[in-house]
Amino acid sequence: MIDSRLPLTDIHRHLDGNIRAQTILDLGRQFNIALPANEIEALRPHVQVTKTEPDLVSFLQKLDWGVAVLGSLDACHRIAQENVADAARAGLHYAELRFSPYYMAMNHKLPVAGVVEAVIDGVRRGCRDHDIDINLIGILSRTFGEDACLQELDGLLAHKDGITALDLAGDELGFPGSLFLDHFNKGRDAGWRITVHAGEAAGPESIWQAIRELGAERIGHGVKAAEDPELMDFLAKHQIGIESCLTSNIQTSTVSALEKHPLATFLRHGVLASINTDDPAVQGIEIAHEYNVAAPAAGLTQAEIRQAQINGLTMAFLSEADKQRINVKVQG
Ligand SMILES: O=c1[nH]cnc2c1ncn2[C@@H]1O[C@H](CO)[C@@H](O)[C@H]1O
Ligand SMILES: [Zn+2]
Repeated sequence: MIDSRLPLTDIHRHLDGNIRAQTILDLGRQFNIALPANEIEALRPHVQVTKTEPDLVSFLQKLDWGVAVLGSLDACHRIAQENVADAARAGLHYAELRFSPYYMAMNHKLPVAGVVEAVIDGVRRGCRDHDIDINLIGILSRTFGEDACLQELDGLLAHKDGITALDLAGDELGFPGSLFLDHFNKGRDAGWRITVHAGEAAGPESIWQAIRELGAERIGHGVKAAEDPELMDFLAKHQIGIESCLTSNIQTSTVSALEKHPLATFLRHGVLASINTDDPAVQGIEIAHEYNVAAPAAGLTQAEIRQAQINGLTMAFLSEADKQRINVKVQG
C-alpha cells in the first residue's frame, strides 16, 4: 500500500510510452494517419500490452503508434502537457519523465531540438495547472545506433538546462552500452546526472558496464544484478539506485512471475531500490497498481513497500533542499 503520509514518486516513467489512446486517435485524425482502428476499444490492443510479450523488443513495438501520430511540435507539446496532468492525477508528488526526442521526431522528420523544446514547454505548461514537481530525463534510443544517438544528444544539448539527466534505452541486447561511451562523456560534461537501462534484456555485465564506463548513478530495471553477488554488494555499498518496474518486467518476459522478481532481494540486501511504472499507458497500469497489487505479489512486506517509497525520493535527481521541500509539502 502507498503510505499517504510520504511523498509518492515515479522516477522511471517514459513520457513517450505514456500517450493516451484517445490522443493517438485524435492526432491520427488530425494528421490523416491511417491507424489500425478508428475506435478506442479496437485500437487498444495495438497500443497497449494485453498479454505477456515474448521479449523486450516485442514489448517496445507497442510504443510505436504513439510516436507515429506526432505530426507536429504542437503534438509533442500536447502529449507532454497531458503527461503532467496524468502524473498528477495518479497522485504523484514528484516524477521524472523521460523521453527520446529522436524517436518522437523520426516519423515526421521533426527537428530533434524542436521536439526537446516542445516537451520542456509542454511540461512547464502542465506544471502551472497541477501541483506536482517534474524533472526531465533525455533518452538516447540505442535501437537506432550510434549516429542517430549523436543527433539525439545534440538536440538535448541544445536545451541542456531544461534536462536533468541522460539515459540509454531501447534494444539492450542488440546495442550494448560500449557503443555509447562518447555520448555519455559529453552528457556528463554537460553536468547531467546519469541513469542507464541495464540488466533488463542483457546480463549483469551490462550493469557493470553502465556504472564503470557510462558513469551511471542509477540503473533502470537492473533485474539481472541478482545473479551477481559481487555486484549486489557493490550496488549496496555505493548506493547505486535500482529503478524497479515490476509489471513491465513481467510484460517483457524479463521475469517469469512476480513472486520471482528480485526487488525484495534488493531491499533485503540494502540496495536502494524504488517502485516505478515504466510506460504506464502502454502497460495499462498506474503507480497505485504497482504499490497495491504488484509489490505485494512480488513478496514485499508492507515495511519493504514503505522503504521502497522512501527510496524513490532518496534516489531522485533533486538537490537535498528540493527533497526537503517536497517532504515538508507532503508531511507538513
Ligand atoms: O522497458 C523499457 N526498456 C528499454 N527501453 C524502453 C523501455 N520502455 C521504453 N523504452 C524505450 O525508451 C524510448 C522511449 O522513451 C524508446 O527507445 C523505447 O524503445
Ligand atoms: Zn524504461
